[in-house]
Amino acid sequence: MNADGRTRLHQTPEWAALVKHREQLGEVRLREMFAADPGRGTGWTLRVGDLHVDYSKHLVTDETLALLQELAAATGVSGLRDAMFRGERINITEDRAVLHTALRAPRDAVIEVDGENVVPKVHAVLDKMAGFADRVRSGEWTGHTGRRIRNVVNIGIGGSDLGPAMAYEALRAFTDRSLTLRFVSNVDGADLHEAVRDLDPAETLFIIASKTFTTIETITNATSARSWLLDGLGGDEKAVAKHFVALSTNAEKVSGFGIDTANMFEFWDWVGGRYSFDSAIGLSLMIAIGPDRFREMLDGFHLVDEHFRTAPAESNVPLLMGLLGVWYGSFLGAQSHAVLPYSHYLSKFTAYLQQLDMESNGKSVDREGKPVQWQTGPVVWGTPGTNGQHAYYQLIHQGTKLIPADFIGFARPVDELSEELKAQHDLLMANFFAQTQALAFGKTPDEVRAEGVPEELVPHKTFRGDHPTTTILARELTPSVLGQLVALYEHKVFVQGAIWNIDSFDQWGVELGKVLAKRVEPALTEGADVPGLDPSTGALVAAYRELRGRR
Ligand SMILES: O=P(O)(O)OC[C@H]1O[C@](O)(CO)[C@@H](O)[C@@H]1O
Repeated sequence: MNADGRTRLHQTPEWAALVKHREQLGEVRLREMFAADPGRGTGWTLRVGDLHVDYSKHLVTDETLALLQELAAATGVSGLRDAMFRGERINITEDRAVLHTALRAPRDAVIEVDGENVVPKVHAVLDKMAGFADRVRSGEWTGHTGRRIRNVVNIGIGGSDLGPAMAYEALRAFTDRSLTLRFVSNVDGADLHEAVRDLDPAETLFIIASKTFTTIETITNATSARSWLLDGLGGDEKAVAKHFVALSTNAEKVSGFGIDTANMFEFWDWVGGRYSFDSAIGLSLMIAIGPDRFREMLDGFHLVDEHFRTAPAESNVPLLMGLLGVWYGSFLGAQSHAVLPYSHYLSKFTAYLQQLDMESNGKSVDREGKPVQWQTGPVVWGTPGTNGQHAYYQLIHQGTKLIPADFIGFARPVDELSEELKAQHDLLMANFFAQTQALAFGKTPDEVRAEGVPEELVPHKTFRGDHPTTTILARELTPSVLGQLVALYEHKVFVQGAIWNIDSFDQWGVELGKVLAKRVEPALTEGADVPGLDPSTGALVAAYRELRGRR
């Protein structure tokens, strides 16, 4: 019990029941569970939209799931969810509503923030984006010299980069192949250099994406991009208006930078950075895939929003995925969670989820500001599956760590592949299924012996199994399916934050480094004294100056 009379999470009877259940359950053997319930493979699956979700290979029983559902009920997950959808200020430390779900609501929906229906504003910006995207795609929008735009460079970082960059890769097969899209995020000058070195400034549009328009990496890169453009076009400042647009909530800073606010696409403080690529932040993506495909993606998001909002607890997929993560992290000691897409197009999906999940749930005080006494968000990691198989899967199969994993795969390759390349898809997916099978059921010592393996090698060739996985399978990776997948993970993260009683929508943990970087920079450039610099960092700064040829 807190001083304020609230029972804390780890003191609730529902938590205690799970701790006890964990002890009583002992070792969970998936082979035994499937033997006892052969229907598990077909019965333990759910459907949301186009996503077929199999959770049969998890280290849980019916009782585990029931107890987890009781924990969700006791911690008020559905109440917080409804408050989010209603536009209440559930981001308590920033006193903001959390309404990314309004970004994909249909035109006739009504969602109020402080008594104002925000849906018309959302659609007005989407319409403005669509008008602009069409003009760029058709060639009607030209650069300063009258040439058609052929290159689009998005400059942004974190949520203003990862979402559109990931979705552009994911939906490449739906993009206008005559346009080149690049994404610049790193303040390392090499990033911008490599992005523009083969581009013609007369044909290049820069999209400066920053919610706050104060992020130092983005503003620095945007300033350098402006110099590159003006150098290439003879220095006429008027060129900026035709080659720079901004995506932001901060009109004042945008115009202070020199971008006409007529060329600004707005969003609002109730859209978190890592939840923003379906807002104006998606403009580069919309230019690449066109407004209609973008709308299909938003409809995919909305479909899962509605599922999360209305589906009963037992068949609510984001709720279930969130609960399974709580089980592994808080009760079985898992520290990380792998997301392994078997699709080259999803090569940036896990990197995108890292921000979504780790910036949201990487917290160690609860909503009341008290230190948590339970594990919160996992380390999220992974790369496309077959590549991972030849790198780190060894550790998942035979290492000492418990690593729950999500396997994401598709039944059909994209249409534009040649017949020969399409035929490779079955091999890709054979690996997909084989891995989850091997992870779950392993290979017993007797099975190894039966292959004639010498006794001394048997332990080395034995696979314990019982590595839990969720399999998410869809027909093909379309804009709608991508929207569904992202919304699924957004709400999974929400569920976990709600149970752990943390604010999943702030990110104070990134502030300190930003402040210190500003303080340290003059020491690197001018050798200025940094008040309070610790001895270790001070010595490193001195070594840097020497190596850089500055004394
Ligand atoms: O869009 P902005 O304001 O430039 O911020 C970029 C990113 O920086 C952060 O604030 C911190 O990394 C993220 O939450 C955000 O997505």
